[in-house]
Amino acid sequence: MSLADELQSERETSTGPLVEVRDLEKHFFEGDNILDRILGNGPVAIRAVDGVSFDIHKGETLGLVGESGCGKSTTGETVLRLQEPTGGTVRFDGDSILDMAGDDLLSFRRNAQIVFQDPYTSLDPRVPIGETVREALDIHGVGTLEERNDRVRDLLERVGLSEDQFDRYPSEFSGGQRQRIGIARALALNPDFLVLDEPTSALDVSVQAQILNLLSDLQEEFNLTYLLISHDLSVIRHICDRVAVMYLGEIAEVADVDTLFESPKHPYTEALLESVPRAETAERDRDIETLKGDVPSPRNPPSGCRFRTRCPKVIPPAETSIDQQEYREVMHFRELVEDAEISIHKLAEDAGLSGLEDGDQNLNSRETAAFVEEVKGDVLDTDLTGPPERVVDEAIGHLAEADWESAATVLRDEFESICETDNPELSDDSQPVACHLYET
Ligand SMILES: Nc1ncnc2c1ncn2[C@@H]1O[C@H](COP(=O)(O)OP(=O)(O)OP(=O)(O)O)[C@@H](O)[C@H]1O
Repeated sequence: MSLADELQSERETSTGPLVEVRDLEKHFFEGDNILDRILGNGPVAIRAVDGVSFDIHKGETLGLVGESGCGKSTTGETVLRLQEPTGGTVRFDGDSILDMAGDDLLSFRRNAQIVFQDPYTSLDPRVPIGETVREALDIHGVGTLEERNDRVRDLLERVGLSEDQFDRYPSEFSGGQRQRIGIARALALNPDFLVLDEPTSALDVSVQAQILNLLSDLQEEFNLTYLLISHDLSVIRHICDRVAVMYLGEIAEVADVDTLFESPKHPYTEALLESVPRAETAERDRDIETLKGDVPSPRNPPSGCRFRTRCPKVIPPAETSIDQQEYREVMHFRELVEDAEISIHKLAEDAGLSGLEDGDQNLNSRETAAFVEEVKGDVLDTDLTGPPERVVDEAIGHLAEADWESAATVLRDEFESICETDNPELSDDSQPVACHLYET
């Protein structure tokens, strides 16, 4: 029996999903040191992964996509228990990996491996690549040295290198070849499951497709299950069966790959798709709404729906008659008021008034009207009408008295959205989505 058969024959698998993730949390804590405790400062949670659930079925590739900082790598590493979760469960072939110890944990570590993004830093430059690929076999004490070396030579061939490159050093290989070495290393113990963390993003575009094709071939050959982490939608489309879209520590949407690209539901998914550069000129010229600004900090995520601060489809209160463009401007105005980021003094001066900053001046109605118009002209691009305009005017009237709190309250009472107050749950249907637009 070959070493590969020996490694394979140790397994019995069940019929359910290979990986089941439920409410997974990984919070990092900052400021949890002695000085902070003496000063009475509690630790601040960085909610890198904040209640994530998904399944990965045997033989499939689940993509995990989202912008940088959304928590993809932390999810991948926590699923492999390379990082300990702070909440939730992960089951591998039915067994909770968090309860594993001893031989069970050892067996899980053999079955679940990772391929890292950067083939340059993940290989030791002083070690011949054959020894690097063999390392996991050595650690787990599998077979004789001769058998282990044979397996490494075989793996080198299977990933598109040649067995006589066993004694070469990483510096003698190109980026694509080094990633092939990283893949051979991950396959050494004949695992069932691989986390592929941005496996092609450090490579030239010309070799990216070769590595993705290799991963597809190996998946078929070895019946592998993949979690593919990428911020690049073209990589996701090339190789994935299903996709989970992640935003700021949460899952926004899960769908089959074709459905996701053809009928995305979540405004974040739509925005991600829109931000992909277009090949066709007609498409390129389209007036598209792309993602603006950065992902907010997981130290202090927005209330309600986490995407709402960048969302083009925030839901206005039912009783407020306002279009989306106007609503977005008013929401921006609200943020400025709540953060006291409007220069009252300067705008008053621009309106021909003075001494307004500390609010101790009583303005007559003409002066108040001039100030209101000046502020609206500065912060709003569109002309409001009806009740929304009256509320905004009233709020600016409070600003003229430097009463930021009343201004914020008036605006909140009129314009507060369900997207601010309630965090939407991932729906339980064929295309799960976490967005109030799809709640009935
Ligand atoms: N060890 C850590 N300590 C504190 N914060 C961390 C730690 N690791 C990650 N984070 C933070 O958690 C958040 C999620 O990071 P993560 O690397 O998982 O995101 P990502 O989606 O994989 O992004 P990228 O593609 O840039 O790696 C980020 O804000 C990051 O700064």
